[in-house]
Amino acid sequence: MLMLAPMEGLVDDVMRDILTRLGGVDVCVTEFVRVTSVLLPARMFYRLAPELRNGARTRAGTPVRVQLLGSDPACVADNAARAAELGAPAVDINFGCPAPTVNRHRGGAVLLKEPALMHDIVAAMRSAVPAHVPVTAKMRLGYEDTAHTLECAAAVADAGASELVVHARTKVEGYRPPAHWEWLARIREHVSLPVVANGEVWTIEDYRTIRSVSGCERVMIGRGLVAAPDLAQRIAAGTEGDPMPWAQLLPWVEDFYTQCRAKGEGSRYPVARLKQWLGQLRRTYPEAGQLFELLRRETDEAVVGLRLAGAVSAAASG
Ligand SMILES: Cc1cc2nc3c(=O)[nH]c(=O)nc-3n(C[C@H](O)[C@H](O)[C@H](O)COP(=O)(O)O)c2cc1C
Repeated sequence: MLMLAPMEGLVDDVMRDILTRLGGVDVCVTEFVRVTSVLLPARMFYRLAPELRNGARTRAGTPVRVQLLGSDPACVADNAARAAELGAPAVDINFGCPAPTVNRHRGGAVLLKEPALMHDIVAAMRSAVPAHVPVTAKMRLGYEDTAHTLECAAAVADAGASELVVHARTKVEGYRPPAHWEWLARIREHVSLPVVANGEVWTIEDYRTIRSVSGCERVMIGRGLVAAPDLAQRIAAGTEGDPMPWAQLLPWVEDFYTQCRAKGEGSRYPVARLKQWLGQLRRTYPEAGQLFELLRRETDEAVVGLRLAGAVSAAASG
């Protein structure tokens, strides 16, 4: 099973639509819905998970789980119940976000210092959400170090979670390579629930290695899929070989831009999103870097659209 990672500000419904239509993704998770002290109105869930209006599936039919971030067990539980009511096929809790503002409010990775609270949050979610809807969690190895890693994983498991995604790094390690895949095996051996391996999978080779090192059947990929959008499809097809050619990918980039424009969030928004994705695609495609340079100073939504269309037809004609 291959999961597309939740990534705030990067993997929204448009990116999920594109990546799941390209194929090979079995499950998506939304960006986190921040829970503080109130039961959020439905519109807050629909904003981050518009797929809830479509049976909680992307256009390609891939299920979309809703992720929550918060620290008050009763409040997280109420909002988890609401997410389930709105059709979320599973509700996930974020124990990994390193953002200082989030951590200051006792959310995300800072909770890895409080395994008993992690347990209470998951247990409260489990009792609030109907039995047929899985409650899942996503954690890092720890905050500063790995002293409590196994304790945290056990807390989540004992509270009744159905699955645990582990991003194999501590909070203080941020996103710096390497990820410690060997830790995933230790966690998997320590708890009885399925563990999903996550962190630093960029290629088919990485995918194979993380599975063999961790012993995990399930893998979650974030930046690697954004940078090489057909990676999941190639993994699913079991084919060797290079990423899809740039000329083949470009129409998808244009589709992405068109969908971002249609969101009606102002003219700067689609331009910023396009540049953001091109920035990630540079890792795989030098052509993305060239297009990024061409658009770098451009802020006009329509002009960017025309330049992009020009690049698509130039690439198509070889
Ligand atoms: C820009 C960005 C935003 C992220 N937002 C979230 C989030 O909302 N919830 C979450 O659980 N993890 C979030 N993460 C962590 C990813 O889900 C994932 O664990 C991490 O990127 C490691 O996987 P990767 O190496 O495959 O990218 C985010 C990561 C990045 C880079």
